[in-house]
Parts: sequence; structure tokens; C-alpha cells
Amino acid sequence: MSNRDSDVPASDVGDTPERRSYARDGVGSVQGGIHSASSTVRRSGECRRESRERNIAPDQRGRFITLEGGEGVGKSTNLARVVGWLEARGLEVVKTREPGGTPRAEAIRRLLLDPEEPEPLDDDAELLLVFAARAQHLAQVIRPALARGAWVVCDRFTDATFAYQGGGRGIDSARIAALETFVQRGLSPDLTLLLDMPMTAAQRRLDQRGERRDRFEQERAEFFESVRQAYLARAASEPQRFAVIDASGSREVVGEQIESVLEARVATWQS
Ligand SMILES: Nc1ncnc2c1ncn2[C@@H]1O[C@H](COP(=O)(O)OP(=O)(O)O)[C@@H](O)[C@H]1O
Ligand SMILES: Cc1cn([C@H]2C[C@H](O)[C@@H](COP(=O)(O)OP(=O)(O)O)O2)c(=O)[nH]c1=O
Repeated sequence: MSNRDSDVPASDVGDTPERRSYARDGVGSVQGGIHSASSTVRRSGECRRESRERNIAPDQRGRFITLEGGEGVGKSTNLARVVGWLEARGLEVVKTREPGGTPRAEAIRRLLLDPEEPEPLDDDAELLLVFAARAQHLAQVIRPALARGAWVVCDRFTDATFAYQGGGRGIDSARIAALETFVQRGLSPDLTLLLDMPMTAAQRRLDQRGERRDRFEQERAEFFESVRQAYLARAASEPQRFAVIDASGSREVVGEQIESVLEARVATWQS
């Protein structure tokens, strides 16, 4: 994702269609532009009702797919490909991102990414802000979408917290896991595509992208190496959920790898 939404209004963000759609709606947006912020962001009563309706038949429930990886590995690029692949199969898809995905969560995102604020951000405060944004996103966008049978495709989720706040900042993973349980109440992604490549090569892509770097993107090389290793360790510990994609190839080669994972996983879910 881009860094420049750290300090400008969400409505001014974005140079690619996928970036613009997060910014335009300020929420997870349904591809095709049918749902606006007003139709996607729910009142709390409505959310309560929908959460009661969550026990729908397994074959009717929406699936939750996340894309993960370090900076510049191609998450935004491939998110569009995943969404296109699902839509071509007639599925309703909600495309969204973290931190963010609703107007209030996007406001928290700006607090987290702002590279100009001179006051240091305490590591624990950073962790809590990430989960505050996630609680809002789950309540307003993710849970309602899954409940009505839509598929949710999200650019980063809690694995990013284990990688960045855990691996990068050094926060004990047990503390992160406690917040995960508190906020997610058992909900976790059905499939996580981890885009992996050496950080030096990903940094070159970011240099070519030529945007101002956000608070995380300004970190040192060791930070990104720790993030990468934490992601790989999580993938190794949950091989059923994760698919690790070699993200160093061309756009076409990476996209084809992702589509073959989708073919295999979606076939299992629908059988
Ligand atoms: N497979 C690839 N090969 C070369 N460049 C790529 C590839 N995938 C994405 N890019 C480019 O690299 C930059 C970072 O990609 P992006 O999708 O924004 O990554 P992320 O969302 O993970 O930060 C963009 O300029 C994008 O066009
Ligand atoms: C979701 C999440 C993101 N982050 C960080 C990672 C990213 O540097 C930043 C913004 O995410 P994003 O815009 O997706 O990054 P990218 O530059 O790779 O496209 O937020 C965390 O530290 N913890 C989290 O839980």
C-alpha cells in the first residue's frame, strides 16, 4: 500500500484504481462500485442483528482471504488479480485493507503511518491502535460482508501484527495473541497468501514507485528482515491456512501462482 495516506485526507489518496477505491469509499468497497460508504458502514444495531445471522450454512458463507508480506512485495497489485478472479466466478467480493477499511479505521491508519509527527509512538500504543482499527473494521465491514455471503479480500490483517509489532518491534507474541482472541472472537482468514521475496529487491520496487515513505517504510533493513522471518514462521506454523508465493518473479508469473492456489483452495471449499 501507499505511504502517502499518512498525512492527507483519504479522499486525496491513490494513484491506482485499487488505491482510489479504498480512499473513495473510506471503507471496504464492493467491486463494481455498487456499494458506497453509506451502504457498507452499518449502524451498530444492524451489525448486532447480522452477527446473530452469522450461523448460515457453511456452503453459503463468504470466505475471508488475506494478502500479506513486507513493503513493496506486490500485495496491492495482486489483490486486484484475486478480486478479478473471484468476480469472474460470479461471487460478490468486498475489497478492503488494514489498517483501515472504514472512515474511523482510516483515521487510525493516518495516526499510525504519519511520518511527520515528532512525538514517538509507544510500541504498546501502536499495537492497541492496530487492534482498535481492526475491531472497527470487523464490526462495520468484514463480519457483515461474510454474514451476507460476500467474499472479503483484505490487504493485510492480523498476521501483519505478528510480523510488524511482534517480529519488527519485538512485542511478545502471547500479548498479540491475547488481543487477537479478544477482538476477533474466533474469526480468522480462510486463506492467507503470503507474498515473499528478499527485502532488498522489494525495497527497489518501492524506490521505483517513488512515493514518500511512511513511518514503517522508514525503518531499517534489520526491521524488515525480522518482519519477513516472522511472516515465514507464521506460515510454517499454519500450513493449512497459508500459501507462500514467491513474489520475486514477473507480475504475470506471480499472478499465475496465485490463481493456481485459488483454483485448488476454492475447489476444496466448494466440494
Ligand atoms: N511482480 C512484480 N514485478 C515487478 N514490479 C512489481 C511486481 N508486482 C508489483 N510491482 C510494482 O512494485 C511496486 C510495489 O507493488 P505494490 O503492489 O504496491 O506492493 P505492496 O502493496 O505490497 O506494497 C509497484 O510499483 C508495483 O507496480
Ligand atoms: C495491518 C498492519 C499493518 N502494519 C503496517 C505495515 C505497513 O508498513 C503499514 C501500512 O500497510 P500497507 O499500506 O499495506 O503497506 P505497504 O507499503 O506494504 O503497501 O502498516 C502494522 O504494522 N501492523 C498491522 O497489523
